[in-house]
Amino acid sequence: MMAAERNTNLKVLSDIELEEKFANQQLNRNMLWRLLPLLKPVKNYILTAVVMEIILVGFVFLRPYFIQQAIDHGLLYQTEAAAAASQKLVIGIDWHVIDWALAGLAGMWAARFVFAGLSQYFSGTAAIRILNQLRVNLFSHVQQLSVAYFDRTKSGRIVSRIDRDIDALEPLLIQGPPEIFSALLRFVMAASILLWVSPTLFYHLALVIPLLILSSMLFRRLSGHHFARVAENRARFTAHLVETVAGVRIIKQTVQEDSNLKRYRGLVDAFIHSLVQSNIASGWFTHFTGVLTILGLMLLLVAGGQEVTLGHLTLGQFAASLFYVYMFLGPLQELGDLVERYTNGVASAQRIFLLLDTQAEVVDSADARSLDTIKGEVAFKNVLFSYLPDHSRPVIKHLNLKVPAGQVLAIVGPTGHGKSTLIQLLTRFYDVQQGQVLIDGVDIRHLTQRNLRQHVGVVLQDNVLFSGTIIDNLKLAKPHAQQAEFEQAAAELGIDDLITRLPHGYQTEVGAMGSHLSHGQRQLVCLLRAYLANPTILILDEATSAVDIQTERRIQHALRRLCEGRTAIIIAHRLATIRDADLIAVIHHGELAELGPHSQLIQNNGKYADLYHAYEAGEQL
Ligand SMILES: Nc1ncnc2c1ncn2[C@@H]1O[C@H](COP(=O)(O)OP(=O)(O)OP(=O)(O)O)[C@@H](O)[C@H]1O
Repeated sequence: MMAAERNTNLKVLSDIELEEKFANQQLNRNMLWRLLPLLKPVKNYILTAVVMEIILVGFVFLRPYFIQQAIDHGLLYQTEAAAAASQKLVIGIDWHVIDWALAGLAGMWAARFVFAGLSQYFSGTAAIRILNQLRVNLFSHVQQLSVAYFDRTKSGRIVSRIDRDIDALEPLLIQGPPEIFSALLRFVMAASILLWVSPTLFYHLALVIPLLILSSMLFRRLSGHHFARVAENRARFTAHLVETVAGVRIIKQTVQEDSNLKRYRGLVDAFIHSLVQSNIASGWFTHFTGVLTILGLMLLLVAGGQEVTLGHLTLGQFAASLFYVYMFLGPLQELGDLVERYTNGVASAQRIFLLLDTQAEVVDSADARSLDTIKGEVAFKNVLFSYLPDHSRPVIKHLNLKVPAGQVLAIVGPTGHGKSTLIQLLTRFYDVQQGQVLIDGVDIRHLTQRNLRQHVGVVLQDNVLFSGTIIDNLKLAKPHAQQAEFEQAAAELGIDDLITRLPHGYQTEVGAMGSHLSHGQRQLVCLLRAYLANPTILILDEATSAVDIQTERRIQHALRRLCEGRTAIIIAHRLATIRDADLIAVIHHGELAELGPHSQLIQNNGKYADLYHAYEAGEQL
């Protein structure tokens, strides 16, 4: 029920609205229970770290024992009778006991050093394993999400979650359990020993506990909301940074550096403001626990002094009690840090689960199947589609269009009228709201997305190459092919000389997003990649940017070769290049306005003829 509610909310609210909502609300206590299963794979490491902490605590408790032994037995006092007559006086030293106590203390310190190192090693290893696993899980989940999610979520917000929010979990998830356990153990042991040694001291100290519980509850109330807001504001400026890096050329071209910097500064200021607010709300707690510790010590000195004077405690027991009190109050002081860590980690966990809970909108149906081969007939049947969640203002309106297998269809129409949207529907980046998209008569929702995208290849305008060599990029289409196969394919497309002329031929590094190659070179490598993938249906979003006439010819030649023997759908911007297409579809306001070959549409003297004449006139200018 809860999961269902969560998912309904996710559908209705945008990512940013949801984060705002979370940033403004109290933290969800259940978050900790959702985090615990993550520890399962490393539970042995954490348990070992906990055991190390128990041993360390044991050593800590040996310290007052050695000191008490040194004082009560290492120092020689007057006889009982003399002590009864006057004050108890030290009259000598038993070096044997003192040496033994000092050796015990030194051995204990050495052992603590070793065990503290081991504890760090085990919790550190657990941290690396579990957080990296979480990173991989998030990454894999992000890859599965539908395109619509990326439409509404800034990439920097996702980066911030996989990076910063996971880091923020480390102190909570990994160092947290052994440290909390150790603090609790020290607290309970010190309290029990104090109660045993001197109930009066214990009762005096217990007075500070209610104050501490009340103050930590208040702290969580005050600071939880602030930590969430800090995390949210950090995500905002990270998102802006990522967008700036991606769009740096546009920013430079449009001379927007100053205003962009102003925006960034505004976001950083908002972050700092929330950080200051958060520090104001949470800074008092550590100091407050410090004051409580001093209060506890004062109570001890008053009550303890009285107990020694009354002869209820030996001097050694009193000195040892000072350590127990320290061990009793120490964990309370650490609590400030632990509660802060917990609250901060839960705020990040909430953001991580928000991402993990986001469901892909386009999913494979339970009975989705895979077709080994297809003929390549494509049909849009009464398709209605809107990008808006309430399905208002449709971009495609009851569109019917059929492309027989092996034919070339060119889609033309004014800008923003729905041409690219048709392609997004055919590749199932979005699902139609009404009607069907069919391949060989099969509704594409009945195919697995993987199978569909194996049969439908796409070469987009903004051709993307990944960092790596040309070969690395070609291997995306054909992972097991050897260089000779790539060379042969390039020769078939007539672009082999172009690649071999590059500084390192097929081993040339293409740079981030292919930035080391020219626009034309990038396009040709993408065409080669599509050729190697050998899809039955090929979609080409024709590039609008101008290339030199020679490259243009090469691209046209490669395109013709690429389209041979497959169904091709070309979104055409330069109408001269599509005159030979078997069919031309004119899309107008999301509807099919005209369909037919070039000559017929020119004869009809309708919308296509208008577009074509306008295009010709533009070319002649
Ligand atoms: N991801 C999206 N979210 C919301 N609206 C969108 C999205 N993508 C496109 N649109 C809108 O849908 C309409 C059709 O866009 P589409 O990209 O299909 O047009 P187009 O005909 O391919 O244009 P162009 O020739 O300029 O590429 C436009 O009004 C556009 O603003």
